Amino acid sequence: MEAWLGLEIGNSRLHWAWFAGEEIQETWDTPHLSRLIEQQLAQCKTFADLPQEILSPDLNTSRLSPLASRLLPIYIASVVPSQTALWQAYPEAHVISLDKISLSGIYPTLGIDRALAVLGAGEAFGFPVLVIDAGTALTFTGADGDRCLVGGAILSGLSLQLQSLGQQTANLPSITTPEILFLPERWAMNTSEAIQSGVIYTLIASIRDFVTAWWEKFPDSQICFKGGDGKLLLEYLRSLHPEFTDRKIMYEPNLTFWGMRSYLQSFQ
Ligand SMILES: Nc1ncnc2c1ncn2[C@@H]1O[C@H](COP(=O)(O)OP(=O)(O)O)[C@@H](O)[C@H]1O
Ligand SMILES: CC(C)(COP(=O)(O)O)[C@@H](O)C(=O)NCCC(=O)O
Ligand SMILES: [K+]
Repeated sequence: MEAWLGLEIGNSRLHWAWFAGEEIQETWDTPHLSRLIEQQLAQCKTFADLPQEILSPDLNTSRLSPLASRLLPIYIASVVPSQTALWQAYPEAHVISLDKISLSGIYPTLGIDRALAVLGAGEAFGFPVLVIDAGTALTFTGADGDRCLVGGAILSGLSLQLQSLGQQTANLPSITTPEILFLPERWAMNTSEAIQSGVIYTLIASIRDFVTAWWEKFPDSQICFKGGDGKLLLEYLRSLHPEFTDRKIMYEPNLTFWGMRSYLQSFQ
């Protein structure tokens, strides 16, 4: 089975998957790369020449050692052009573009991450399907039973909402998501919890509204969360609205990588 890497470049960080053929072996996240690394990428002849920055400290690198003497192809789905540009120099970089994705009704500026995630979710669970990506931005992306894009919506993600309140006001602190340890009191009695309440209860209400509207259109459709805040938001959605617990709604972090796999299969 041939080894390859999937790289999803989001606005906050890089998401990696190491595949052996069609099977994901490991996934990890790393920060965006600095421009200083461009030269090193251009000169890569084997996997071992890749910058250490692209490996996670938790990664069991001994499992990767059989790959060290080869140059692995990297399939890239990016929504950050400056980060994509760094990889142009890497001899085995393949940037995935929207025109070869097997979904119809796509508009030209749709994010490739959204297209691949909805494709991956649909291939795994069937179409119609709705993906809720809780990343830097929070996006809803739906496709119908004919693999045709229904459309979606984009709003600021959890961290971005918290950060922008902190940055654009004089008296509000910037709260980070690791500080959110539990569902806040709705009627908060201190500033930090008031911000958390405002952002979280309105995010959950918006998500609930989109989910309900989707199921009115496609009652039996699977709904999948992904993204850095996906697990937390689904947990809060379920704890506030237990009726969603038994419905077809789940968290699956690898949807974009599944979409990449299906994209590659379409060329075989
Ligand atoms: N180490 C981390 N770095 C950045 N964001 C993180 C991290 N761990 C959790 N997150 C959460 O993930 C969200 C970003 O989601 P992610 O899917 O990584 O974004 P993107 O794909 O847009 O880069 C942030 O809102 C943050 O709350
Ligand atoms: C909406 C996004 C910014 C989400 O990116 P992310 O939060 O995952 O980094 C990205 O999918 C994008 O740049 N989309 C282009 C516009 C569109 O999808 O309509
Ligand atoms: K994303």
